Amino acid sequence: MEKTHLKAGIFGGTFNPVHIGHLALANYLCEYEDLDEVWFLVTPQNPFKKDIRLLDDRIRLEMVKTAIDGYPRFRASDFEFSLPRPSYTVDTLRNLSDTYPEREFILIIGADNWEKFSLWKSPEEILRKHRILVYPRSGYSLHIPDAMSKQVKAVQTPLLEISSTFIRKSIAEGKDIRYFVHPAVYRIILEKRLYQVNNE
Ligand SMILES: Nc1ncnc2c1ncn2[C@@H]1O[C@H](COP(=O)(O)OP(=O)(O)OP(=O)(O)O)[C@@H](O)[C@H]1O
Ligand SMILES: O=C(O)c1ccc[n+]([C@@H]2O[C@H](COP(=O)([O-])O)[C@@H](O)[C@H]2O)c1
Repeated sequence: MEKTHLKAGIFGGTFNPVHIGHLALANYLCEYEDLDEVWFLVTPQNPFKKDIRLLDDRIRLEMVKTAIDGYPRFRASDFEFSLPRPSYTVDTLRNLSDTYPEREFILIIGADNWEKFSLWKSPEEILRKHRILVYPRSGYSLHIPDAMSKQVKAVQTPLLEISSTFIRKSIAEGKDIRYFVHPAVYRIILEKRLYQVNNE
């Protein structure tokens, strides 16, 4: 009998901090795109953002963990913490597939990242081995070449255009952003006095 793999969506990001745009997107994909799980993979260092000063990995992970608590199909993952930096997705996917052979890992990326996908490390290997779901972001076109249409699917997710950059900037300006993040994340931001100074 053929083995059925669990379909796990990989949603990588710096999540500095995780916000309701991320959560609503992952929630939508679980419910409407037939994913069994979505893994929030907290990235220690995006290869395209090497110079950016980030909040500690553990605190970003803690915020993701607390935000997703209670929705059984979400997982917070520190898998990239023990891999070399910067975090190349092709290496992460290779390691994930070796470690969890019972899962099919499906990459979830936004149209912003899709535009630059050809510049990622070994994009052809990712395309050969994994399906990709690309969701729209405002200001970015979402074109899937015909030759990729078997592996790559454009999904029509609702757009909630909030960014972590906007949240960090707003906090540094003394604005109240409580409804842009999960209440538990808001509590951590207050308790630890995060993002009081905007380092971008
Ligand atoms: N509002 C949103 N809705 C859906 N996806 C989003 C949203 N904001 C970011 N993403 C996507 O989530 C992934 C991880 O995002 P990331 O942690 O970089 O968040 P961000 O808000 O874009 O952060 P920053 O402003 O710090 O660059 C990226 O692939 C990005 O496209
Ligand atoms: O592998 C690459 O070459 C590569 C280049 C740019 C971004 N990524 C990954 O894309 C994900 C989204 O990044 P970000 O910064 O937009 O949240 C994150 O997991 C990054 O590690 C990966």
